[in-house]
Amino acid sequence: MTTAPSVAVLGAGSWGTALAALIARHDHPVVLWGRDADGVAAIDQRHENPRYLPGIALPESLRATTDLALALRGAELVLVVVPSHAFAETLRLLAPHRPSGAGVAWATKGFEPGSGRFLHEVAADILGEDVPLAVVTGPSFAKEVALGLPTALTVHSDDAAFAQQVADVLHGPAFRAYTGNDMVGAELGGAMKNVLAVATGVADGMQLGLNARAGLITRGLNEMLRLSAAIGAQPETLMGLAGLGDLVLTCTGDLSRNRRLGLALGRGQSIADAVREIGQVVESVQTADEVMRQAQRHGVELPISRAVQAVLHGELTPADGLRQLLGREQKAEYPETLFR
Ligand SMILES: NC(=O)C1=CN([C@@H]2O[C@H](COP(=O)(O)OP(=O)(O)OC[C@H]3O[C@@H](n4cnc5c(N)ncnc54)[C@H](OP(=O)(O)O)[C@@H]3O)[C@@H](O)[C@H]2O)C=CC1
Ligand SMILES: O=C(CO)COP(=O)(O)O
Repeated sequence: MTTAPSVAVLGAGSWGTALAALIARHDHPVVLWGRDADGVAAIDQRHENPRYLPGIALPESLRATTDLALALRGAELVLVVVPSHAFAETLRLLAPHRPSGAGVAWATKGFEPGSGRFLHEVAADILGEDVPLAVVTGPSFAKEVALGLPTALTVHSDDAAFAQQVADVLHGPAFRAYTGNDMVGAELGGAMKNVLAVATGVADGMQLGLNARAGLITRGLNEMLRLSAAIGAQPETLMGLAGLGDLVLTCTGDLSRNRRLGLALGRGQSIADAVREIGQVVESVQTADEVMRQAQRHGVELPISRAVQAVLHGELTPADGLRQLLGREQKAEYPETLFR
């Protein structure tokens, strides 16, 4: 009989806490590491994360600590769930304490800010090529996972055995974990949907109607497919949970922080006020620049993502961004072949 692997989850925000709780409910030994002593104490002793998941009961078996070495002691699997701006820093902290043999997965969405590197490139650079790596992504609001509501996501890795190990830990009665081998496509989908969610949020904030929302989601998917084809990802990944699935969730669900940023901008609020009110990480603010950096590198035009970037930088008002998109030339829906 195999024993349940011990898991260290790094990052005690909404998603790290929800995933650690899920894993604990599946009877795996799990320790959650966070940097905020009060938040960690509340999780460890009161079984609640009052700042990020208020009012949701966490399993009593879930342990939390601010001591990274302690969290990683004996871990057979590490799951990193910090925002993308803290990803490299967290990997550098974890590297000296990682038990040999423990693979590293992450549920962070975005690129390395500034360099635009994919997170698997950052991880391989810091941890070395021999450490098994995996990305966990898909349509999954932390609050719903913490409440035990049904969810499906996907785990992509170049190492099929490691993808399976991560999926086995996550998979359970109300949680379906699929596997795949396309880390680039999985990371691209998770990053781009955050930018596209701002666009649909802006449209909804301006009360442009349901047709506009559906048009933006579909043309947003087209942007994902075109950039992923240029980068060499598998189109199926973008048509699946990591792409379309997460795009639909984030563009339509008001639990999305990126959509809520767009809604606020569309209603005329400033970015600074909106981000302050949301009070949690809003990845699109940095990811829009990195998506456009990738697009330029690969010579791909992404009008919706570019408009979001311009609005986030205050170069265009939401109304001007919309006018620019509507004023584009008429053309074929698929001028180039993507699927053959
Ligand atoms: N929430 C969700 O539904 C989902 C989120 N994700 C992704 O997961 C990632 C994490 O997001 P999420 O948990 O939602 O974010 P939250 O805003 O809920 O929490 C962020 C957490 O990261 C911590 N943190 C910030 N900077 C650092 C740092 N330098 N070192 C260590 N910890 C740090 C914060 O600590 P402190 O409180 O001390 O600032 C906090 O615990 C993002 O990339 C997001 O896109 C993916 C799927 C679903
Ligand atoms: O990634 C998410 C759902 O899959 C969460 O989206 P937000 O970061 O926009 O809240």
